Amino acid sequence: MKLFSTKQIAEVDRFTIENEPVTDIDLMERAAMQITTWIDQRFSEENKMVFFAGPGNNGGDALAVSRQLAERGYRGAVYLLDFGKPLKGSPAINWKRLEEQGKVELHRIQSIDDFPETNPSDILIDGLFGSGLSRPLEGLPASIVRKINGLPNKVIAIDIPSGLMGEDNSGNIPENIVNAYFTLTLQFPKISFLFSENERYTGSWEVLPIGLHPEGIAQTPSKLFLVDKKEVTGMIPRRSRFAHKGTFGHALLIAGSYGKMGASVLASKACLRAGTGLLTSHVPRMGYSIIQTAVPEAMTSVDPHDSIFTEFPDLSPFTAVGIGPGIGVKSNTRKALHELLEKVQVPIVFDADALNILSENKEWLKQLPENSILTPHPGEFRRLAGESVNTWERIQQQRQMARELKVIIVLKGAFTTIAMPDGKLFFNATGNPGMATAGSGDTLTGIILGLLAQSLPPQHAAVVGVFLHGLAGDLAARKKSINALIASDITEFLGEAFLEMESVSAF
Ligand SMILES: NC(=O)C1=CN([C@@H]2O[C@H](COP(=O)(O)OP(=O)(O)OC[C@H]3O[C@@H](n4cnc5c(N)ncnc54)[C@H](OP(=O)(O)O)[C@@H]3O)[C@@H](O)[C@H]2O)[C@@H](O)CC1
Ligand SMILES: Nc1ncnc2c1ncn2[C@@H]1O[C@H](COP(=O)(O)OP(=O)(O)O)[C@@H](O)[C@H]1O
Ligand SMILES: [K+]
Repeated sequence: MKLFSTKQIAEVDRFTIENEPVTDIDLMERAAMQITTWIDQRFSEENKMVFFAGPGNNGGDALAVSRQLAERGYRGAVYLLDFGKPLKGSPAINWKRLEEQGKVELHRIQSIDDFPETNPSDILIDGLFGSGLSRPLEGLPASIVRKINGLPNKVIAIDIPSGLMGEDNSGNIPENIVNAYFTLTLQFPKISFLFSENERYTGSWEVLPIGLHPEGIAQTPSKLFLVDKKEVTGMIPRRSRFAHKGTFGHALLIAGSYGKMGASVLASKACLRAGTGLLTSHVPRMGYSIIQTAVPEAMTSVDPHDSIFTEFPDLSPFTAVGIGPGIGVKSNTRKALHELLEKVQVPIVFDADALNILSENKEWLKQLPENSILTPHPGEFRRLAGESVNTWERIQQQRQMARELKVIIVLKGAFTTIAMPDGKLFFNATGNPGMATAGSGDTLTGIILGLLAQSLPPQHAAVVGVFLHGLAGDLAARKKSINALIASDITEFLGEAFLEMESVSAF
């Protein structure tokens, strides 16, 4: 699914109005009805609804919702931000409709002294500013926002918490942004909602469809996407009835060292569960019996060194290589990694210590084979790409690096972002905080490697791998709880994740 900037959303709004066709006021009524229904399903008439309406269409939405809720028996009060200019267009029509209805108290805020007294049980609805915000809030609107944030009441934001920009908030004023309990956003998630630092403003959020025109959506270009299940399903290869294990490739995993053999075990199991035909796990000598016992399905290649990786096997049998979890950064390991960089001809995924070694030898980055997959967490990414002030800036760094090096960068987090060499960026929404646990990154490396080995194009392997990893984590959390989730659970539930994708041929 495409993600749009707030400017682009306004274009799709306009396209819908012209081509559906639907009048501006009817589209607003439709949006408002979605919000009204959502609120009515979760609250009762005992809660008074207190609306803060701004001068634009976001305020117009608030006015329409207040009227619709009043029709359903809710008590309501509207506080209109009044800069001394008359309302125009649909907001003006909605103000008039409220006056005619006569069920909602109507007030104006011309100075902060007009800010209302509220009861803690009142629900505050924030319709001050939405996607038309053009600069950080200051003056009267900022004072209203600070007052709202100082109250104990639940705040529901319409479309966007007022004061928050849809994309880049680098120059914004944090205390002048509404801290919502819940945000009801129209048709598309806004890009800034996907950044961890903005959760304090959005609270939980939900997308409410308002029927924007599919053609308008299709013809508005975007390089940003939210990974969706249907697309992922189409990327998972179906297995022929006549398949044999040679059909699904042979993965080489280089992981583990003394004290970190768990990384090898976790990644190996995940790789096998992702469907590789064959797996060879390359481990230091001391790891031999560990891996043979823990993962009998894997073949083992034994390093001449007792406790670290120093030499990789003949690469000719392998269809994909994964390297990094738990290998450490000792000098022999660094040398072997560099040699691998020069020799490898098949798709490859770099994780953890492999990335740390690359960070210390940045000139090697230019040698990365085209379409290599790098899977840093934010700390590893910082070491690779340098500091950034916020997520927006970090994803610009990520996109630029992916373009320059012609590689795929999977930046892990709550909404993992996947940057492609052509500038596209995918946000993944599966996964949960239970996955913030030791070794869950190792399972992701294993899954991506398993998919690469089966000849999924690297861009697909990255997207499918990240989506399935998160989905398996979500399914595991339902059975095991978010708190008790451990990395092996993710692998254990990978099968259920595949089943949910309904992609394996039931021939
Ligand atoms: N279009 C549609 O069909 C649909 C739209 N919908 C709804 O409309 C919302 C977008 O509406 P919108 O474009 O009118 O913008 P909105 O956020 O209300 O504010 C703009 C006003 O604020 C002003 N302003 C801006 N920044 C400011 C600041 N820092 N401080 C002070 N003033 C500031 C700005 O003035 P200016 O920048 O010109 O000075 C202008 O007057 C969207 O979020 C959704 O809720 C839905 O109903 C579905 C259909
Ligand atoms: N709050 C969260 N929501 C969704 N996914 C998460 C969350 N926290 C962590 N994850 C996922 O868990 C994995 C953690 O990887 P990583 O930090 O490398 O862990 P480790 O180094 O312990 O293996 C990543 O895939 C990340 O996207
Ligand atoms: K708002």
